[in-house]
Amino acid sequence: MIDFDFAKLRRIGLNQELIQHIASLTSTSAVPANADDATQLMRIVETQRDQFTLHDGDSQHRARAATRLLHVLQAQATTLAVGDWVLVQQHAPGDWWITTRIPPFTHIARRANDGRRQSLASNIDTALLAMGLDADFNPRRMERYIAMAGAAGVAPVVVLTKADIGTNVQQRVAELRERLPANLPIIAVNGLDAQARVELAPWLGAGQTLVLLGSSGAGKSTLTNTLTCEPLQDTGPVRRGDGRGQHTTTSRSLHLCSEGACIIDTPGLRTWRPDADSEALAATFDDIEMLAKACQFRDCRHQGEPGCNVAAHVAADRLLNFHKLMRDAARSEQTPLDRIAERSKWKSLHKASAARLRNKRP
Ligand SMILES: Nc1nc2c(ncn2[C@@H]2O[C@H](COP(=O)(O)OP(=O)(O)OP(=O)(O)O)[C@@H](O)[C@H]2O)c(=O)[nH]1
Ligand SMILES: [Zn+2]
Repeated sequence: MIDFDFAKLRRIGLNQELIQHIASLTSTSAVPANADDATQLMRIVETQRDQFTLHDGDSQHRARAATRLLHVLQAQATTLAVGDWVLVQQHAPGDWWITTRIPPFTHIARRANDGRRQSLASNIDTALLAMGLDADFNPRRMERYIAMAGAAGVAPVVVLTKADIGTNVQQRVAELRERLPANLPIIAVNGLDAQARVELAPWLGAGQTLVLLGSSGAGKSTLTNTLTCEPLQDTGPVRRGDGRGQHTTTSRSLHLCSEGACIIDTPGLRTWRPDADSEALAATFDDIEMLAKACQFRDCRHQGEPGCNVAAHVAADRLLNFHKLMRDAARSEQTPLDRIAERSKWKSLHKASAARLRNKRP
């Protein structure tokens, strides 16, 4: 059994649930039971390509991952992420190596456009889904984010930023309340104001880990700074170096909140393709599934067929969004070979129709 100092590791998010999780794993091969004295439990607080910054509860260390571990992770089609708990050994003073990843109890990943899986964060209790009450406001996107957080087993909280400068604030908040599941917390904040710490207090207790997700400029780093009480993360509009205007976060990193929780800031998500099966994703649209079961037409696709039971009860926009999410999930489930086959099918169809057009021309 690895010994660890609970009080010390509590600062970086260790909780009873995790201790039990680790204990149950030492009886399997996932975590070595005979770890020697030199082995320590730490948490990844930042990743940069093949380098990791770890926190041991007192201080930070730079480390690399052992080749054997990289092979194991590759075979599982996953990578180390911010928030992962790892076992670490020191080979020489300052020369730290990650030997084992404690299998995370939650893990948020997405599919890149080339279909590869990209790890976003591990061991997350709450996802703060940030969206500005300005031009960023997009209920469809928020609905998909909620489904994806839920499919990863992470509790979503909608955080509407820029409540101080947004347009139609009351109306937009009301629109979301009407559209989203009734038990889902929706909090409107001014991310620059310390009052945000009071509004988010229920999720900020010690032993909790949160991740901020949302588009670039939504105010994730601003909120991180307010919750952590230390200006660690750069935010726009001041930007050093390239003079391209706004600062933008380029790596994921874990910070300690003044109220005890840990928070992971992430770069803006341009796209967040789901990395989950359709069933898990559909769970937040369970009303649609129920209605679909009661649809009188057996072969109905619930996509606008006249007389469809689903279309009669679900707002058209929400239904379109549901179908889009299911299509994205199906695409993520394709293998790279499937995708190549689909692309070449479209290419040849396109060529054929271009040829037909040419032949028609006088
Ligand atoms: N007035 C006001 N401005 C805000 C608020 N939240 C963020 N901003 C401003 O919006 C701009 C973008 O905020 P950031 O915190 O950098 O956005 P981000 O989500 O971290 O963006 P990326 O790092 O690119 O992903 C900055 O100029 C912030 O000062 C808010 O609640 N109220
Ligand atoms: Zn940021």
